[in-house]
Amino acid sequence: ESKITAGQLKDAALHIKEDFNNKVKTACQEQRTGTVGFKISKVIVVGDLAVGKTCLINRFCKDAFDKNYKATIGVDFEMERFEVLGVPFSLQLWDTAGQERFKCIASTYYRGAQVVIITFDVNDIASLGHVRQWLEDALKENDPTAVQLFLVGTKKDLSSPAQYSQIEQDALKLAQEIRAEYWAVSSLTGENVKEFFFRVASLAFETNVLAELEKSGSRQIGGIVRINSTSNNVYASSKKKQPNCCQ
Ligand SMILES: Nc1nc2c(ncn2[C@@H]2O[C@H](COP(=O)(O)OP(=O)(O)OP(=O)(O)O)[C@@H](O)[C@H]2O)c(=O)[nH]1
Ligand SMILES: [Mg+2]
Repeated sequence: ESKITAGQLKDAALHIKEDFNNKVKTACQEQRTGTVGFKISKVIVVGDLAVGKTCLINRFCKDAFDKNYKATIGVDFEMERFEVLGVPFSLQLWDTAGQERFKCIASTYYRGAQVVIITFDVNDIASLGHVRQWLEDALKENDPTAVQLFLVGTKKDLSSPAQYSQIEQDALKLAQEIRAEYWAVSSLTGENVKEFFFRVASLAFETNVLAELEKSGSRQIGGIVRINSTSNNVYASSKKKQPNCCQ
């Protein structure tokens, strides 16, 4: 289980937001997060074959790295439990196959994703070129306005700073166009892997809390109604005082 506090999000928030939404922080402090703590958010990881989707998930979930390539057949998934601002939160990480012949099976698992992570290899410009196709396939099965998008460049350890900064330009431009948050990682060294998944968990959590607050409107949700022995005689008969509308 990974614990995420407000300070930690700040470290990982390289791109868009600096810290958790104030409404969300307050709701967590006041334990008004409704059912968020009991829900599991679905995350799908897509991208070309052998770009490193499985390695990325394994580095985060198992802190392991395998240099041998074993193609994912269809899909795999891992559950990861977090605690965000003191509230339990779970991600279900779906690792899909990049190989063309498994795409058909894999795509049947795209539905219901809250987060879509599109991966490419920073050493392979062609894999970046295929990102839009992966996006289109993933969004066919989901509500495009509701999905949170990440563009992730993998195998950063294999590129020189000069090579990397060249592809980074294109990646950042594309990320902006498709409205994705961009990250570059290495599953071999572990660079940015934990930070990236903390970011995913935090943003998914935040979105869910905000949705929950919106849904409930002014209604108090998740607030605790305390019953203790002095507040009332809970064992006394409730029949004594029948409401009488005529008096
Ligand atoms: N140097 C380096 N190699 C990596 C990294 N990530 C993955 N690899 C290697 O790239 C190959 C493919 O990695 P996978 O994670 O299996 O790729 P995948 O995207 O899951 O492939 P499919 O399941 O076929 O779609 C393996 O040989 C990995 O060891 C990385 O960060 N650095
Ligand atoms: Mg795989």
